[in-house]
Amino acid sequence: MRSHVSQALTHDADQPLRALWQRYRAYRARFVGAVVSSTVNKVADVMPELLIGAAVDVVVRGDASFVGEVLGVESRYAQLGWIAVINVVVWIIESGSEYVASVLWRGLAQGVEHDLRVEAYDHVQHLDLGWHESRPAGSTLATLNDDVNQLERFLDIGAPAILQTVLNVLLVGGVFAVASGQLLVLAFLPIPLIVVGSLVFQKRLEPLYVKVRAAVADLSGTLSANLAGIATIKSFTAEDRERDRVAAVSQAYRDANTNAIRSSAAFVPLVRMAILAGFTCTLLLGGWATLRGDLEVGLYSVLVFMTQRLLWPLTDVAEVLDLYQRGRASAARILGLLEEPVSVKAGDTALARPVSGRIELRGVRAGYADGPDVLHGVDLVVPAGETHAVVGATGSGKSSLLRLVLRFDDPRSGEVLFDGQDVRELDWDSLRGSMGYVAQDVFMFAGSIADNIAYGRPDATREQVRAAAEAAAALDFIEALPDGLDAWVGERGVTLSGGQRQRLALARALLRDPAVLVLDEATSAVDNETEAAIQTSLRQATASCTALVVAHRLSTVRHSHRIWVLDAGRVTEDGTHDELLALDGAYAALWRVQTGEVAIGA
Ligand SMILES: Nc1ncnc2c1ncn2[C@@H]1O[C@H](COP(=O)(O)OP(=O)(O)OP(=O)(O)O)[C@@H](O)[C@H]1O
Repeated sequence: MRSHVSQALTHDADQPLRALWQRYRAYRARFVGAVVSSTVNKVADVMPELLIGAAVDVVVRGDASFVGEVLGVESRYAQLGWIAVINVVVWIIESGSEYVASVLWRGLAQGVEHDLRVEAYDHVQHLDLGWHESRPAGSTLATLNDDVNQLERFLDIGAPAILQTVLNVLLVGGVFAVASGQLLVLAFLPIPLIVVGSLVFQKRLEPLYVKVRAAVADLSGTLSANLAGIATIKSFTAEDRERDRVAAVSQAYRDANTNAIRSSAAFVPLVRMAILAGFTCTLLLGGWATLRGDLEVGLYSVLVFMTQRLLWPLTDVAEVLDLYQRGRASAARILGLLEEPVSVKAGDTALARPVSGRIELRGVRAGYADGPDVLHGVDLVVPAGETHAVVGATGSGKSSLLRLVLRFDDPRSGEVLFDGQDVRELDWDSLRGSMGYVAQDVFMFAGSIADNIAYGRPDATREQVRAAAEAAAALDFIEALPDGLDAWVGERGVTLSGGQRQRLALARALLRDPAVLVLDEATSAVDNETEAAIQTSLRQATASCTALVVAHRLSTVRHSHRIWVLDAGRVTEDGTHDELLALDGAYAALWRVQTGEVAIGA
């Protein structure tokens, strides 16, 4: 069993970034490395200002200069030479640490981005089918894509910027503290204002960014649904209507962003006013103190530069705050996704091999979400090796029944048994691994036809793939394609007809040589002649396995060992084709209609 599915929830909704910190312990060493190199970089970055002050000090005070005293060098030329050498060394350290810090921060951001995306995707693919059906795929895509990217941006740009700002305040504060206590207070006066302002803005911004992320998900969901339904849009000439609908969702996203930007942008002027106050204080009061002879000229010049260095970067606080809030909202969404519970979890019992393939439903009641029951106490047995069919009117619950056999859903009551074991106790390999399933909507992956057929058995030989294609009556059309088995399907590949896709899906299921074949309208889209060919092959293929077949076309299933007739979620008749005709019930009526239609059409 996969660990994170069952792991206890650690996410504190209010602290998504802290939750990430706890989740990704493996990155802590790299984080510490990044912090250390950023710190070295910041120290080296502040040094040139101090050196400028020292140089001014040398020129103004000569022998009594700070550098002269510390180094014990008398000549002003030599003192300036030393300052230049130190400056070069500092510059080299600054550049080197900048490089290391940037590589480490980016590596950290990319690493977390990658791990989080893969982990979230893996979790998503284990979530119940019902969960996927209840929300637009585009919204999940937005979280896996946009939200993960947003978080990466915060880790790459926002986190180092926060660290730089804090270090800046500490280092410059240290210099001021040594130079002049009074100026320290004055230059730092704006900082509490900025901190309080930041907190207020953060509170205001948080809900705004939650709205932005929700709007992105909405937009993504609408776009992907529309692209999937493009043929329907065109056929109903609904392009204008859909453009307006997308425009409305996009406008909602724009509005959400505008609100957030308006609030975060209002922060910048506030910070600037505070900065102006601090800078003016240092400029005037420091200058007066220097004129009075209370402050060295060199130190005064250092303090003026330092005030600039301290305060101007604070204008970026708004941007950093913005990144931080966006990052938090995204992290919350990703963690929320990771914490979606999986209710259909694999059991840990493995079936003894070879699996015989007996299927039994006992008193099965089932339905979707909070909706009414769609199956009302179904009892059904498919002995190992037999082929059984489920027929009935549309909406009678046939596909829902197959979903329970594959355990896409669990019944509300009753049980589904496979080889005598409750399917809830079986591991996926024993249950789904024993089944070859052809769904109503056939899905083809981007890849060659051979890749698609071999999807459930990637190690199959070329010959096995050909044999499966032949058994599914697909080989003729495949060989007629320019590249045959190597023809590309899926995105930007050859477009297959519905019947061709169904045959590939059938070949894919047969290649697994499953103990049970589960076919949901697997041949509904092929013509009668092809269907007859498939039936002949299928009879051979199912001679050695169990098969559960759903079909509307009764000719498809007339040779089944047993046919189960479903009516509004209940089994109303069952027996062989001949028995059911003799019973003269719903099946017989349906048969007459269908054979009559054939007679009319002929
Ligand atoms: N994913 C789902 N979520 C909610 N309700 C569903 C879902 N799938 C099916 N249903 C409902 O369950 C009932 C049975 O549907 P089901 O697809 O099992 O019928 P069916 O006999 O296979 O129909 P058809 O022959 O048209 O494929 C229907 O009322 C349908 O609306």
